[in-house]
Amino acid sequence: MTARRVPDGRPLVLKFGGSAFADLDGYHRVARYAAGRVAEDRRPLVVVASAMSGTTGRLQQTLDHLSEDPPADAAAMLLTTGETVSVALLAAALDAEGVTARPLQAADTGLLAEGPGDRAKLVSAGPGALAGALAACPVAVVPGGQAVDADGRTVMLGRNSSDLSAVATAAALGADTCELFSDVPGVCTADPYLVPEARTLARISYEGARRMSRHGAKVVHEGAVDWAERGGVRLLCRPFPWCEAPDGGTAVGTGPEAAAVVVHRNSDVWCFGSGRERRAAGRRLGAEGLAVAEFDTAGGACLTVPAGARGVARHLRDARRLDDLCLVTTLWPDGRAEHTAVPRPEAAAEARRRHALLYPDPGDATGRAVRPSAKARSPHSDVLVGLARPDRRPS
Ligand SMILES: Nc1ncnc2c1ncn2[C@@H]1O[C@H](COP(=O)(O)OP(=O)(O)O)[C@@H](O)[C@H]1O
Ligand SMILES: N[C@@H](CC(=O)OP(=O)(O)O)C(=O)O
Repeated sequence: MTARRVPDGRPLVLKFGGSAFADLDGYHRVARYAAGRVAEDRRPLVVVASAMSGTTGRLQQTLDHLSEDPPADAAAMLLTTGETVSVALLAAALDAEGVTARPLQAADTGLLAEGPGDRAKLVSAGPGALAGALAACPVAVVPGGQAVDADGRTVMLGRNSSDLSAVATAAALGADTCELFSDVPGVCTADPYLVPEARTLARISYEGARRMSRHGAKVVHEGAVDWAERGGVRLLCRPFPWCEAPDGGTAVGTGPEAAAVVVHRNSDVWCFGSGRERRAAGRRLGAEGLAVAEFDTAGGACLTVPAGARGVARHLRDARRLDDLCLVTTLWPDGRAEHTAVPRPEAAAEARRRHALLYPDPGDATGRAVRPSAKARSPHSDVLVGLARPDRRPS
């Protein structure tokens, strides 16, 4: 048996989003980078891995094909497989780099959650088996978005929750910083895939990041921001180290709030007969752990619901889905959130128009404008289940 000891030095916690694994070589790239950080920083390293891009969305679609209202525990079991695959592949890639890594499972993470198994709420974070793993190996690989419930069953912390795993793990291990790597230069004034003029914010307050996230910006998970603030963890949103301009990034929790434009790309718009009905449905959806945004249009009282979320139909019986509409929200510097619903194909153009209102002078950019190429899905994202019919559900 390996003797357990708490490793020397505060661990580093790095999280890699699904687009790091857009192809299999992504696992080698992350492994090489992690090996370099171990050598350079001489600190134990925790790498939190997301499912390769496209996987969780495909699994969710597959489930939808089989059942209109799948059970939460079955959904959790299926949707967490993407991260399990990533952890195993990354541990293998690290081994190929000559680095011994311990691939961890949900039960090892020390993360405890309650509520519906596919969008469970994180209630506590402890070091779990991590301290022991880091005493034995220089690197531990943790599945993003996974936790266990009181019965020890694996649950999922909801979509896009790898950030939350990373921050909660950092807090539990006493790490002062958590680095979230993704395919954008940092937190920007709009999604740079839609608004090429978007600026990268060097700094943003916790509340600023939370506000963007709450209004539907995927860049950093709202719960992760809360957990970082409570645990005193500095959050660094960084571009992948192998990007053209790997420097920079955004320090979350150190700056002001920011004016920004948010496009609710992965949400459906539902319209109700009255504001009262909309509010009641919004409350019920919120109680189920779903992020909803309520807004009014000339056509009626509307709200957005994450596309493809399990079990929403029963709360939306009296509502109409407006398939063609997409919500664009402008977050003004004075704290106002202004909503505009536009036909889906016009969302990017509307976001650019709105962004130009917030940042009329291209010369006063606080960061550099970025023009990422179109987002790719991993060709291996159907490694678990191949699906013939792609649709526009979130990936
Ligand atoms: N304001 C914003 N700034 C930066 N990225 C944003 C913003 N709003 C949305 N995004 C999206 O967030 C994505 C990064 O989030 P992350 O969870 O790391 O992604 P992935 O799962 O693709 O690795 C970007 O690819 C971008 O499309
Ligand atoms: N399984 C998660 C993975 C996640 O959080 O991904 P990312 O960090 O790439 O957004 C999801 O797509 O819901």
